[in-house]
Amino acid sequence: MKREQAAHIDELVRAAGGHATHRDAIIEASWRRCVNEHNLDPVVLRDPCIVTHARLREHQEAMDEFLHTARFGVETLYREVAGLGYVLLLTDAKGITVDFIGDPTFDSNLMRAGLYLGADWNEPHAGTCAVGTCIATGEALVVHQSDHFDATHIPLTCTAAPVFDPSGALAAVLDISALHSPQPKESQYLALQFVKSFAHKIETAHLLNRFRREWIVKLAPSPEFADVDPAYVLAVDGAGRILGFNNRTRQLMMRELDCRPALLDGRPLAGRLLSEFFDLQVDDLPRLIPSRPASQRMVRLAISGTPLFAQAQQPPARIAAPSPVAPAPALPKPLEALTRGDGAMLDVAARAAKLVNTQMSLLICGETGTGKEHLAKAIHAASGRAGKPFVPVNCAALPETLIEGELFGYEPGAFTGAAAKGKRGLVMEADGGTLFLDEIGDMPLTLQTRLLRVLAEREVTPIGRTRPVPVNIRVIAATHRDLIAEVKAGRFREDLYFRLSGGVLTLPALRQRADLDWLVARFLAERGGVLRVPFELSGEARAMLHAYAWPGNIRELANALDYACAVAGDAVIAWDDLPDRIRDAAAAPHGPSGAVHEVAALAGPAAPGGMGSGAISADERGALLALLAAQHWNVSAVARALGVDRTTIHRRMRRLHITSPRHGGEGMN
Ligand SMILES: Nc1ncnc2c1ncn2[C@@H]1O[C@H](COP(=O)(O)OP(=O)(O)OP(=O)(O)O)[C@@H](O)[C@H]1O
Repeated sequence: MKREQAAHIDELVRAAGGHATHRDAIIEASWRRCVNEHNLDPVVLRDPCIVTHARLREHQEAMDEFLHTARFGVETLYREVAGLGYVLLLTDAKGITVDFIGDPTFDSNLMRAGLYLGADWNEPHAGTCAVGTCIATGEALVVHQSDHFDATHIPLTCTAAPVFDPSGALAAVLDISALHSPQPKESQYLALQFVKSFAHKIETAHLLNRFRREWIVKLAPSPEFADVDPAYVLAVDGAGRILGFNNRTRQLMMRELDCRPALLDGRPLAGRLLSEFFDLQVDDLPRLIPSRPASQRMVRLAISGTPLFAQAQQPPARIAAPSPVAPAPALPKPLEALTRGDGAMLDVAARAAKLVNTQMSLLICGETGTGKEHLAKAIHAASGRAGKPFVPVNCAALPETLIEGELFGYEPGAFTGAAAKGKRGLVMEADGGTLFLDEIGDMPLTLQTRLLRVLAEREVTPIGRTRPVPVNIRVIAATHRDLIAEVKAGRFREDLYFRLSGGVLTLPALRQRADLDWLVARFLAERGGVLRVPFELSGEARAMLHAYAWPGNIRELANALDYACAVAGDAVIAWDDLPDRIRDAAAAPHGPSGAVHEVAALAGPAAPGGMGSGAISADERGALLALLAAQHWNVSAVARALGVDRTTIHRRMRRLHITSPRHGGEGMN
């Protein structure tokens, strides 16, 4: 043990024995807590406590939204102080360091001192320290050198300020620390102001982000600062209730209540009316918008009468619907090629066109095979990212044990069985381009949390690394599931749903689309080009395709036409060239398409086996009889309805032993 450490322990022991110290009151009180409440022995030197990677992640995930909002403030503060030798820590309300920025050259020294990601700085473990004592008191403070309780920490100087959430609860602690510093504690007072000021900025950014759809009221003691640097910020709903506030506003409101103790009735501040604290009703807020000079925007505190100058920010208006006469803007080619004339698809393409170059994550919904990946590729191709990779990931197909490494990558030797060279991960592969997360509804909950971080921070932490790597990706996710139902059932994270669903595009099922003929023509032209056959559909085959329900949507259509082109004897695809399931569905008595399919099947040429082999099915005969009766036994009309030649109908009638009543037949029996 060094001499200074021994002297420090001496002082602690004397203080514990009741001797006065020359320390600030907040430090002396903390020392007493350490001995009397936390049972810390001044003589014991403790190593810093760094939580496991998994626990760190749990702490980070619990405050994901906050970390995202705080990041800019944290980075800006670090840039300001890095040159002075400080590192920056952001801890949660339990004292775990959830964000950290420091000079990597000093990594091992910083880690030894506990200035690192995952370090636990709560007072009951770490003793008097800036973070722990800030948590215990709710006050910003400097814990300088031998102010620390634990003699291991006495080389450090640490300055911390609390960051409160919009309801006034402690959300985080912002801390700057240095391994070396001048001896006088006063050398850190400017740092204290700096940290307090950034804590205030982070708190306000969090408040504004959380309540961006509500009235925001900003107040300052002087008109000159009302619009520039308002000290007090609060969010108010349309009924004039206070929804949230920054800490300075909380203190201001508490002071008002102190002036009139009768109002201190134990109700929380959030939820009280604006008019309880200010001579202001919600209807007055529009006159406080910044187009009026700040000097005319004076409001008074309701109890003390103190004047303040306000600025009210209106909730954003709903985006007006485009005028019906405005011509529709031209679609980018890849999106234009998605449909020809289907209203729902045109709608999807037009909305996708507006979103192609935004940072927003998109969610594509639709039944299996409706073209979700096809649409995602079209959006990528239409965007500024077109030259960069489009990386598809099927979240349902990757085993849960592999998906984390596959997605986020890993360092060499990160776990048993890891590739020796490590892995970049699919997220990094998509850098600059688009990451397509198919079947996102099947992603395990633990990975949903990690993905949320990637989306929030735009950075990825490969397994085995502590430092995240920035990544520039556009995420498009797809699902055939009802994600809102999944959220309600607790299988999908609500915050991830909100982050992914910046723009939701829902594809229609093929059976609902009006452009089936166009799709068929496209597929036939493609296959015809390869096989050098000008394929076309016979009338009955077309009728069957129209009547079929297409549970597998466009994928099933493409496969059905592949099959039909392969088995067709010539360029005309007949009904019996179609796959069995389409013909079977057409023949089913209560199938999705009813009698027309049955008749369409009947109208076709003799099928090999089954209907065409001479065996007569009751459905087949009944369906044709019904159609003939409906057309008053006009064979030409039935042929026209089915798009076939009338001789085909006569041939069918003969095979099914149907004779027209005009010729003495039994008709409908
Ligand atoms: N508009 C389209 N034009 C031409 N082909 C399309 C179109 N939409 C989809 N396809 C084709 O249909 C098939 C299925 O499309 P895709 O894989 O995009 O569907 P999906 O909805 O993502 O399916 P799943 O839900 O099973 O993942 C693919 O072969 C695709 O090329």
